[in-house]
Formats: sequence, structure tokens, C-alpha cells
Amino acid sequence: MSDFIYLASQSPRRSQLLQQLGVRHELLLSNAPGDVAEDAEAIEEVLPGEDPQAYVQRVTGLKLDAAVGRLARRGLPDAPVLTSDTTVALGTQILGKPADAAHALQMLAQLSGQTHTVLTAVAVQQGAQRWQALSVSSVRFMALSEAQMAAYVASGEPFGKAGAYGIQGRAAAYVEHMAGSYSGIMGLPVFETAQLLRQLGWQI
Ligand SMILES: Cc1cn([C@H]2C[C@H](O)[C@@H](COP(=O)(O)OP(=O)(O)OP(=O)(O)O)O2)c(=O)[nH]c1=O
Repeated sequence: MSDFIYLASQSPRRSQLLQQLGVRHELLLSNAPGDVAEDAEAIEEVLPGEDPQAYVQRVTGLKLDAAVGRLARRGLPDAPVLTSDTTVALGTQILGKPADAAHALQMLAQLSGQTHTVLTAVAVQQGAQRWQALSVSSVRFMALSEAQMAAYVASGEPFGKAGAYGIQGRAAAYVEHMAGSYSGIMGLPVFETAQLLRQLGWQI
């Protein structure tokens, strides 16, 4: 069994959460010479009529396909690798990452005073074997004033985050209630990740 895993993710939170589990890992990013940068926008496109649960699992699988391809091109076809995707859903509507400040404000206005779902799928592959898990959490936001939303967007925190907020940051002050997995909302559910890694032989 390998004593480390490749983490194919740009997200510093995911690395931090793997570290919390004591899992040695190396980042697998598309920055080596000869690497083909996959088109993240194409990977994250929502199919017509696709529900959030199907979406987040499909995108995680596509991220894993890309990562496995990258490893193969580096001559490491059997190395273990992990990917994940986090999606915020308001009913059946998928809220991705905000494109700009206006988009972030619009998403926060939608989440204000409502309960939404945060879905994070995790997938690992080693050789020909692949395992995948899904974490689903529910988060209720207090009603936010225009001034609160504007200040939060100005803090810069919404950018690069699904649903335009980070529960691990200042947005914690707006979360009235949450049920599910705090780490899953942050991007990597530690319980489900540990379960997947046990399948690969890790003792966690
Ligand atoms: C809801 C929420 C999301 N997020 C983050 C987690 C994810 O990093 C991000 C959703 O984007 P993702 O597309 O899941 O991940 P990413 O682009 O950051 O990283 P990669 O695809 O390379 O693995 O939103 C928080 O950090 N806190 C939160 O409370």
C-alpha cells in the first residue's frame, strides 16, 4: 500500500482537511511541462435538467478522469489519487462560484433567510479501482441586510467559493443552523474521505 495519495485540487482547504486526518499527500496540478490544462469551465458545465446530486457526482468523476490521465502521462498509472467537488443548491438550482461582485451579491441575496443544501462528492482511484462518496448538508442563513452583504463581498471571501461564502470564515456569523458535515461544506468531508481511504488500505 502507498503511504501517500495525490490530491488533485487547487483548494487549500482540501489539503488542510487531508492533513487533519494525518494523510500524507502531494498536490497533483496541471503545471508540469507537457501537461494539458483541462478546461475547468467545460468540466463544471451543468447539463440540461441535471439535479445537483447527479451534477456534483458527475463533475467529481470528470475531475478524477483528468487526474488519472495526468498521472498516466507522468508514468504513474497505479498511484492513488483523490478529487472532490462542492456544489451549493437552492432547491434544484445550482449556485457555482461567483464570477464577479454583482454575481456574489445576487447569490447572497438568494441565500439570505433561506435554507440551502451543500453537496460535496469525493472520489479516489488506485489502478483500475474507483470509489466515490457523497456528503449532503443543510445550512440556514439568517436574513442579511444589504449592508451586510455588501461588506461581505468587499471582504473578498466569496470569491473562489461555491455559493459565494465560506462557512469557515466571516460567513459563520450568518449561519443560523447547519446539519451534516462541517468539513464537507468546507470542501472535503473528513468522515466520508476516511471511509474511502480505508478501502485503499489506510488505517484511519
Ligand atoms: C459553501 C462553501 C464552499 N467552499 C469552497 C470549497 C471549494 O473549494 C469551493 C467550491 O469549488 P470546487 O469546484 O468544489 O473546488 P475548487 O475549484 O476550489 O478546487 P478543485 O476543483 O481544484 O478541487 O468552495 C468553502 O470553502 N466554504 C464553504 O462554506
